[in-house]
Amino acid sequence: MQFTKWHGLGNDFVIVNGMKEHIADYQKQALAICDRNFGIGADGLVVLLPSAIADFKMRIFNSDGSEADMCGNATRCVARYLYENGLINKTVITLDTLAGIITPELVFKDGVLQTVKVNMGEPRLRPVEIPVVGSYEEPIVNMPLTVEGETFTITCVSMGNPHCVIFVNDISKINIAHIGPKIETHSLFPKKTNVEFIQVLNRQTIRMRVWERGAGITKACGTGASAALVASVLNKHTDRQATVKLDGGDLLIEWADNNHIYKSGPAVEVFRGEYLL
Ligand SMILES: N[C@@H](CCC[C@H](N)C(=O)O)C(=O)O
Repeated sequence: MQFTKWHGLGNDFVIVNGMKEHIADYQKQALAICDRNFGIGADGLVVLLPSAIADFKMRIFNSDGSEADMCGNATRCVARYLYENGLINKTVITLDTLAGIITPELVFKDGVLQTVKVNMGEPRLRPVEIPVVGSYEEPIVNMPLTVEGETFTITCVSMGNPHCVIFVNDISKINIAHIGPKIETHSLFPKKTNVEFIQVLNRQTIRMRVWERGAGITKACGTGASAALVASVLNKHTDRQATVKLDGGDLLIEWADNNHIYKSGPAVEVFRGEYLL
């Protein structure tokens, strides 16, 4: 199977052209391919397929084999992959995902790619859309959640996939590997959740570390950074545009007046290869 390895700020993916390559069981192969010792190694497997409603369909599988609705960093990589491999000859591309149509744009200056700016769609705040268990009517903003005797205040945002955003005073003091999976699998979240820890640096800058559903600690999460900005605005910590500083680098996130989230950042091809299925 021909593949290409990409990353967006160190959040890495194996991209496969599913119109050429046949994978019998995506979930099983994602688990094997993403394994960092016995496979290629990645946070996720991305499969590109035809779509009746957009330029292409993008399916994303986490490294544990589970299918995710969306992946913000992968959308930037996919846009550049499609363009540079001649699969599309326009710079604004529509992707059909389980979270709806997502629109990345390759932004060039003097013929040189500057950034990939993605229209991530509208954040969803209704508890039923996150989803969370219980009869909550209002958005969950700054709500206490006690896990293993420690009380966090959580803000829940869906960017098509679930996010639980937690503001902390000192991010270096959080043991993400320990507490992340406890919140990911907490009974409040019937479909599990991604977990973002945020330290506000100023009104235009936040620091974020993430525990991803189905993948664990990753260097960056695009939907997570988008959810973090929304949560920061809802909690009155930042303006509607801010830089999110992740372990792998920076994303610029804006919550525009049309209620859509725009996310700008890099997409990098690392290598190409052939994997023995
Ligand atoms: N890294 C991604 C999100 C990937 C999916 C996530 N783990 C989930 O299960 O929802 C991003 O950049 O958004």
